[in-house]
Amino acid sequence: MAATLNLSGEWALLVGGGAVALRRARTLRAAGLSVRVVAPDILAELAELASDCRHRAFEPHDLRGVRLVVACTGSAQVNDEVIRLARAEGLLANHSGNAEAGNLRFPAVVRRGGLTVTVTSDASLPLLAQAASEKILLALPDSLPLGEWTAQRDAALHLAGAARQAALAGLRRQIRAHLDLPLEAAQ
Ligand SMILES: C[C@@]1(CC(=O)O)c2cc3[nH]c(cc4nc(cc5[nH]c(cc(n2)[C@H]1CCC(=O)O)[C@@](C)(CC(=O)O)[C@@H]5CCC(=O)O)C(CC(=O)O)=C4CCC(=O)O)c(CCC(=O)O)c3CC(=O)O
Ligand SMILES: NC(=O)C1=CN([C@@H]2O[C@H](COP(=O)(O)OP(=O)(O)OC[C@H]3O[C@@H](n4cnc5c(N)ncnc54)[C@H](O)[C@@H]3O)[C@@H](O)[C@H]2O)C=CC1
Repeated sequence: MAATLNLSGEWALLVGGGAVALRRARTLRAAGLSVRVVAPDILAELAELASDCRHRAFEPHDLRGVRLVVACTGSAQVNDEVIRLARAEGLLANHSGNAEAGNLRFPAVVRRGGLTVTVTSDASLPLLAQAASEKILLALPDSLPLGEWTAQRDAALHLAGAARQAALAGLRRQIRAHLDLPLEAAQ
């Protein structure tokens, strides 16, 4: 299921301190989470992003107080065990080496001007997801009059009944025309 999570203010645990952990730390920090890292070797850049660094192997009590866990060590056995414990605690859990083991996956993400494009290949080909997200961004117009459109939407939502429907239909037509789409959505 694709969804957007609001976990701002929560803690995340990264088990592993390499390149994948660094990528996840950036994503999690940008979403407002505090990050705890546990690993014998932690990249310096990652340590800077973390609020709590534990320079040793994972121990089960590292899970205390966190809402989300990423298992991204170089050891499949350690990752499996972290995910098993995290899921038993009802936490959101991402297994970097075996998507099926966790209950959370990370898509490819690109952002521009108020839009976030996320693409998943359902974990089958991350490089395709990454390339497709860039392609979708390129297919969008350079500038979108977002302020104008949201103002029109706000005005429409203050109307009732047929007037509201007509105002929203007009806005829908404008947006679709701006994106070079046919005026009616394909079924
Ligand atoms: C399930 C998922 C993870 C999740 O949810 O955690 C996953 C899983 C795995 N990735 C693997 C490999 C690589 N992944 C990348 C890159 C990215 N991987 C990303 C997402 C996801 N990767 C999720 C599914 C997304 C979807 O649905 O399509 C991107 C899009 C977003 C991000 O990671 O932020 C990011 C773009 C980077 C960017 O934007 O910069 C590269 C290239 C590189 O590193 O440069 C390689 C090496 C090349 C190759 O092997 O393809 C392996 C094998 C590991 C092993 O060898 O053991 C697994 C394990 C498996 O396949 O199960
Ligand atoms: N999801 C994705 O996009 C990708 C996932 N992967 C997966 O992620 C894993 C990690 O990849 P990298 O970051 O490149 O690996 P890496 O080798 O750079 O880092 C491994 C980290 O695990 C730590 N570690 C080892 N044993 C540990 C333990 N018992 N407890 C805590 N930490 C421990 C090490 O200290 C090191 O910091 C890979 O093994 C692979 O399965 C790899 C590439 C992309």
